[in-house]
Amino acid sequence: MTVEGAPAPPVPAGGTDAVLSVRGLNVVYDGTTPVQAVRDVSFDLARGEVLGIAGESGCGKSTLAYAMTRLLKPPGRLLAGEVVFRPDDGPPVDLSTLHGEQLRRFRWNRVAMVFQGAMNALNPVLSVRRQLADVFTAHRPELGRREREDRCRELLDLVGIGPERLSSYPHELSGGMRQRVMIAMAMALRPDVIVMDEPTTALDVVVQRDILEEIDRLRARFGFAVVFITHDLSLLLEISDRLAVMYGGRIVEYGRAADIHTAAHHPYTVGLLRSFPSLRGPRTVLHGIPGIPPDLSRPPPGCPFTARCPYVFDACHRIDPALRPAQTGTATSQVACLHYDPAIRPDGPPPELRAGRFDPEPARAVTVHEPEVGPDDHADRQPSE
Ligand SMILES: Nc1ncnc2c1ncn2[C@@H]1O[C@H](COP(=O)(O)OP(=O)(O)OP(=O)(O)O)[C@@H](O)[C@H]1O
Repeated sequence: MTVEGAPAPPVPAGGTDAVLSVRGLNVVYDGTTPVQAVRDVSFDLARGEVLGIAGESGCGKSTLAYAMTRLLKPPGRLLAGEVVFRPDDGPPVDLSTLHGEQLRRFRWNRVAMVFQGAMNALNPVLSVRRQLADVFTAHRPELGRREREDRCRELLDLVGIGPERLSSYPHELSGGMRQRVMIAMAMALRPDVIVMDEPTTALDVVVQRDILEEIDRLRARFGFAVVFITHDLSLLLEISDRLAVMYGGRIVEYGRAADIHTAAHHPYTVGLLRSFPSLRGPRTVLHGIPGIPPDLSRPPPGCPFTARCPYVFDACHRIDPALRPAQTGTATSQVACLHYDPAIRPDGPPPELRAGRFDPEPARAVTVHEPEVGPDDHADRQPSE
């Protein structure tokens, strides 16, 4: 369900320095009850930055990753939106215009992807050497055998694996090593963007940290941008320049990671922040967010977070808020919450929310009195109203 009549999605920070621009992306999974997995998603990925995408399971993170790399398969279908890649050595490319061989080349050369559970995606009957070399054979046919071998060694070295492992088969490697091999493959052709969907979730914390440090080092050296997807917000706060928090298929908060860390705006982001232990900071009492995310085959009217939000008020049940600049806190953050809509809440959000506190007890939810609003006062009103 899209928010018809809503203003065009705002163009977040990033501007002309964006290597990838996503505008108004809507994805549906067709079926007897279609699932609208991604709704009106827009963002810019700046050159060399790490954009973290956070959110609970089922909020549309993977679908977004597939849609933005044109890897979506039926029953998934792009309903609307565009993804534009801006190389630094040529004109912008609208991804929807690429097909067949052009698209295949684009994926490895320009935007590479490391999938969820990618370490199990290596072919079990081929050696590491063969799998890395195959990337060069397919995309750099001009390279001779010796050069290919050198590149394979160099790649493994980049991800901290010795050349003797070139002869290994996947089952002879640890999970962390297999994941490093997958990252090496993604980097093989020096892409401008690497999309990583839960690349370290299956690994233990120490290996996870090693790999994240490796990714950061490589990014600093080669300058590629990273879209890093995980449900673990505390991890994203550490590694991301900017963050997009997804809920119910939409981005509900978007801004600099440091700003969101110190001043989260959306009640969902505040709740998420209180659900994860910090990787470094002091021990704190953790509070989960009661309830479950909405069923995207039957999205609720109004704001998708209504059923779980301690700050819900009448208008939230009717109006699906658009992402808009937050009127409090930092200038870069955007938030999809009616508490930040000056037409509805001229005094801004309640002080508890402003202070980034999340009350996990819905029974103690704050009472908010909303002003009378005329039917035409909000462009982001549901069409059924
Ligand atoms: N192939 C499919 N067919 C139908 N619905 C799907 C399909 N894949 C995903 N969905 C639905 O789309 C919604 C978004 O799923 P998606 O996997 O993108 O979320 P996610 O945030 O990445 O979750 P996770 O972290 O568990 O992968 C969910 O409601 C999911 O059930």
